[in-house]
Amino acid sequence: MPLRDLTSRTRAGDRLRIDAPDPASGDVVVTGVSLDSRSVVPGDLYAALPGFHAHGADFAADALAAGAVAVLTDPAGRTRLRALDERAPSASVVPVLLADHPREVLGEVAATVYGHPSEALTVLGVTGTNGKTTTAYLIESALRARGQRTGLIGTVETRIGDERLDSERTTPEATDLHALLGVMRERGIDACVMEVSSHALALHRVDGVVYDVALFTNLSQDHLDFHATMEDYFAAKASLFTPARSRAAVVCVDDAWGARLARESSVPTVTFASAPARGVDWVVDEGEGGAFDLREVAGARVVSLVSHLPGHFNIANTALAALALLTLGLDVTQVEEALAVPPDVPGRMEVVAPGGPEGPRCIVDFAHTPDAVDAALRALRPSTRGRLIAVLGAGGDRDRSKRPAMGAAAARQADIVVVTDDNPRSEEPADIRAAVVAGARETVASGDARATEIIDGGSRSSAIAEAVAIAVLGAGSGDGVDTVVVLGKGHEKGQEIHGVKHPFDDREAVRAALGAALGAATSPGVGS
Ligand SMILES: CC(=O)N[C@H]1[C@@H](OP(=O)(O)OP(=O)(O)OC[C@H]2O[C@@H](n3ccc(=O)[nH]c3=O)[C@H](O)[C@@H]2O)O[C@H](CO)[C@@H](O)[C@@H]1O[C@H](C)C(=O)N[C@@H](C)C(=O)N[C@H](CCC(=O)O)C(=O)O
Ligand SMILES: Nc1ncnc2c1ncn2[C@@H]1O[C@H](COP(=O)(O)OP(=O)(O)OP(=O)(O)O)[C@@H](O)[C@H]1O
Ligand SMILES: N[C@H](CCC[C@H](N)C(=O)O)C(=O)O
Ligand SMILES: [Mg+2]
Repeated sequence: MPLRDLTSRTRAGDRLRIDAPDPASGDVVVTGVSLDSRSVVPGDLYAALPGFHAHGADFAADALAAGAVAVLTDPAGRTRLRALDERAPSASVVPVLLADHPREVLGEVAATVYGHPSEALTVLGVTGTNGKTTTAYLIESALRARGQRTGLIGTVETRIGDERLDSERTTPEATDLHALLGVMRERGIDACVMEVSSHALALHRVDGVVYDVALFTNLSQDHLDFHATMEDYFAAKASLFTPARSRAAVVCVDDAWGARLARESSVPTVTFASAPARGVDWVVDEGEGGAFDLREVAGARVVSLVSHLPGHFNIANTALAALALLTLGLDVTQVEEALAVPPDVPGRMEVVAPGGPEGPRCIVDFAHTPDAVDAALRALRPSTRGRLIAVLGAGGDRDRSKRPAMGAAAARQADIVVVTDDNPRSEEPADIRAAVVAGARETVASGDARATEIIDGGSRSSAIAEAVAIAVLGAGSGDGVDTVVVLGKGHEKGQEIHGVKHPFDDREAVRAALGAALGAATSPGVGS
């Protein structure tokens, strides 16, 4: 169900009234807020925002026809509305609220219309380049294990108790966010865990929410199409760690950005590091098989935990979740018990085939930054007896500079790299693949790589088929079963090529490829 179909039914939105321009009519009662004319329902305030491509005021006629009762816009929008008045005089009867930068007031306006629902819930916000989804699921699963009614807002899905909706983006616009929190409040949700993207912080999508706990995972290259520099990207993330946006924070200081954030945070902040480091509050002592202790440096507390997901980085994600729960007031035993329940995180290190005598191990993961590609492949190396075969591409219409760096990271860590399409969006797929291949080949040529073979595998289904076939054919000839890891799309159910979204699921593609390759390998006549 589209989000707006659900949120437009909330009774929460009745808190804002505007004195009507025509004194003969009653107050204008605003019952909802929308910034997209296509999702306006009667009673909405339509936020006509200046965008990167268009001005929302150009769609005001549609919004009014759909029942918008007021408009929020900027001076340029008002000029456009006046032009509209001349063409459609009915437009002049709705009140127009003016702000120089309407996005900056929209969060507060939406919070007001829906009655500040975030104040009725415990709200946690996770930010960072990688690990937001995983950490949010860990916390949500732990709170549910404690018997709480939970909400989840993030890349994969939006959940209100047991109801699931597809997410349109990682962090919804303020209009949808406050409406969603209003629905959660109506349904008796206790706590909502959400991902807070840097786009959301820069575009004021979470204004009007003060998080009980803000969490930081890490920062590395991504989104340099949207943020001019890494410094700007950091500043967007850092704005979450201020009293206007959060009451307390947990920060992983494994990278220098985290250490800096901990110094600059202006809310009470707990820090941890995966290895002993100066001045941290908690430190990780790693054991065997994902078990680890989280030890308080200046105190006596020790939290004994297991990371249910592979990879050193998932120990960091689990530690972050544990410290957020402690910050919420749970005691050590409660945290240990709540995080002992294995979470179900779709498309993150998801095992599609476990590997064994019957075929290769196949894994689907959402790594789509250089750092995540590196981390995901490193995580799989110790448990890979044969070759580590990576399938990856890079998204179109997004940060171009990360493409060669992703290829380089794959070439450093994998034995065979099969480059393919991710979501090319409006770009030419072969051009994106060429940039990834170039980064990989350059790294091989420099001697700074492990991969001996870099293949341009073409379309995603043929690249997956090729990688799986290599692993199936190689079975028995090397040191053991190969691992095929398909990176970049994780839980995604579609692939956008030349602007058209086609159904595509890496997990299904892997199963199909395995079926075909194993069938071919066992059918009579093969190899004869
Ligand atoms: C860069 C960015 O975030 N852009 C967002 C921005 O788009 P824009 O300014 O280009 O919008 P525009 O096309 O110029 O339109 C101007 C206004 O007219 C409105 N409009 C437009 C057409 C129409 O028929 N009717 C109408 O009302 C639009 O809703 C908009 O408010 O405002 C739009 C309205 O809400 C957003 O949909 C859009 O997100 C786009 C789709 C997007 O792809 N965002 C991505 C990059 C994003 O936010 N990603 C992060 C993920 C990060 C992570 O996980 O690491 C996320 O949080 O999902
Ligand atoms: N703490 C971490 N450090 C480095 N890499 C990580 C970490 N956690 C997860 N990853 C890698 O990054 C990928 C994406 O993880 P996840 O979906 O949890 O991140 P995210 O921050 O929500 O990403 P997005 O911004 O795209 O929604 C994983 O599939 C994994 O390969
Ligand atoms: N939240 C991420 C998703 C990227 C997923 C990847 N499959 C791609 O299309 O680039 C982003 O907006 O950058
Ligand atoms: Mg995410």
